[in-house]
Amino acid sequence: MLSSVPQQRSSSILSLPPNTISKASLSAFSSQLYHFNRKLIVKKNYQGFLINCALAKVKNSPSPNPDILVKERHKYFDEVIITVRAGDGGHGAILNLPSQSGSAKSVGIFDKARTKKKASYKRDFDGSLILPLGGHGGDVVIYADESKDTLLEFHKKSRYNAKRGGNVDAMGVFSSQTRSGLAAPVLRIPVPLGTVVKQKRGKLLADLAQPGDEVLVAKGGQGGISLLELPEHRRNKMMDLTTNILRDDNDKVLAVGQPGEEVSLQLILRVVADVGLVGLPNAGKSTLLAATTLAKPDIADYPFTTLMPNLGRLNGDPSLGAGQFSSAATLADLPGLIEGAHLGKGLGRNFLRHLRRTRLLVHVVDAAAEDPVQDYRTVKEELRMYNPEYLERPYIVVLNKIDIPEAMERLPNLTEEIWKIGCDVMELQNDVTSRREASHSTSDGDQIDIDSQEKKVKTIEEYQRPLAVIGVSVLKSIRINEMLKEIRAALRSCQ
Ligand SMILES: Nc1nc2c(ncn2[C@@H]2O[C@H](COP(=O)(O)OP(=O)(O)OP(=O)(O)O)[C@@H](O)[C@H]2O)c(=O)[nH]1
Repeated sequence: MLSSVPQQRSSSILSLPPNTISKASLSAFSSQLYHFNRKLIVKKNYQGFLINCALAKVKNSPSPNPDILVKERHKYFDEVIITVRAGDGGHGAILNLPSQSGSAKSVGIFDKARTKKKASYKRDFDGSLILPLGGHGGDVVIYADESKDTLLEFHKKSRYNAKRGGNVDAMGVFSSQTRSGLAAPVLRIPVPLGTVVKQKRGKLLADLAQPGDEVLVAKGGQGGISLLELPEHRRNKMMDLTTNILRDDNDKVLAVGQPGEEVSLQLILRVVADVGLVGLPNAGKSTLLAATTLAKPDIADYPFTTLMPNLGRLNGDPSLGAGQFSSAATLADLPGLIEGAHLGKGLGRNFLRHLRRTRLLVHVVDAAAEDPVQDYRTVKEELRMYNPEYLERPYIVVLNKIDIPEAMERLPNLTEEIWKIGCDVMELQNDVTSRREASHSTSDGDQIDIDSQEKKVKTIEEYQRPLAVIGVSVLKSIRINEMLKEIRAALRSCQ
């Protein structure tokens, strides 16, 4: 009976009389549905079981082969191409002077009235009549908005059009009441802080790193101008007074509003965060973020739950409204690195660049893993291969999951071993200074040699040691406050 349920349409509810199914068959069926990426919701009511096969979406189960994940669609969540089009200018109008309407052909009192009307027209400094213009088309501006975290919405909607300017609203007769067309509003598109805006395969337009940063990406079209249409015999006389006279039919094109600019843009998000959490998949980075901030990242016991950097703010408080964003520090949980991430394996490479704008790195290591020290080395090595500058950044090491007895037992040894990897900053500086001194006493040729020696690839042992190594359990809230204290202290030291 149960096997027929998958053929039910979405949102179908199946009622079964009591005692027709066992708990075991339900759980087997539920796991079957999981493979269909659907969740089974079972409620028991007085008539029996109510099975709601409402096709609630569940988290995609991961592929066991990390290589396959290289082709994950989500990999490009932080990069998107959009097309924006500014609004066209509104049209001007071809206007007649009131005398052309034929209503006042007589002389005397009407002529006087006409003369009065003429005098009330607005004129430019050179005496020519100011005729109404079509409204300016809406510009398109992209701006950094603190409340935005991802570029995902641009994957759903990739085309943005600003409104066109209003036309000159005139019934063919020019009067002092004739108004210009309304300018269209600027289309403002919010993006997360840290978004780089580039022309598609073109130059960099802006790096929107600070709140309030903005860039005009497409200019709205100019509104068309209005022209006066006059009979031949009046034209020459009027042309001495104003330039806005229709000379021949070719001039009519001037009344048409200009088209707005259309551009294709590449938006690239580089997370701006004070602290970057790095570590192998499953180390507990998302759990740490959830335990210390108000962020609600996806957490599961399979790798690559995190498909995009999650941001959390220390001291964040939703009740503070916009104030929640002005917290002491922002933490970014970056998707797990794996060996070969710098070559594009796993989800790594795309995310490694997000570390660029962090001040402090927090290495999260699963202390209950088979070889935590090797895991730590792998991550350091990946960082070094991608950008050695990342290893020069201050960092602390969090040995996580010490609620597991095995991890707790190993903690002292692990801490010691982690401390051993790297050297003191003083040692490093002395080394560089002594090399520089040596270079002064030698010829230019030697100088080049020593410079290249300095540039020679350093091993991870040659970079500085962590500022702190601390054992915690972010899941069971063991020593979280101590860890936060270390993070804050480290942040202060690298302000
Ligand atoms: N026992 C124990 N389990 C933990 C602890 N912290 C995290 N976990 C578990 O470890 C698993 C992975 O945690 P995540 O926070 O998703 O790990 P992650 O490093 O963000 O993983 P990716 O998203 O793959 O990068 C989950 O099942 C967590 O419940 C801890 O302190 N103790």
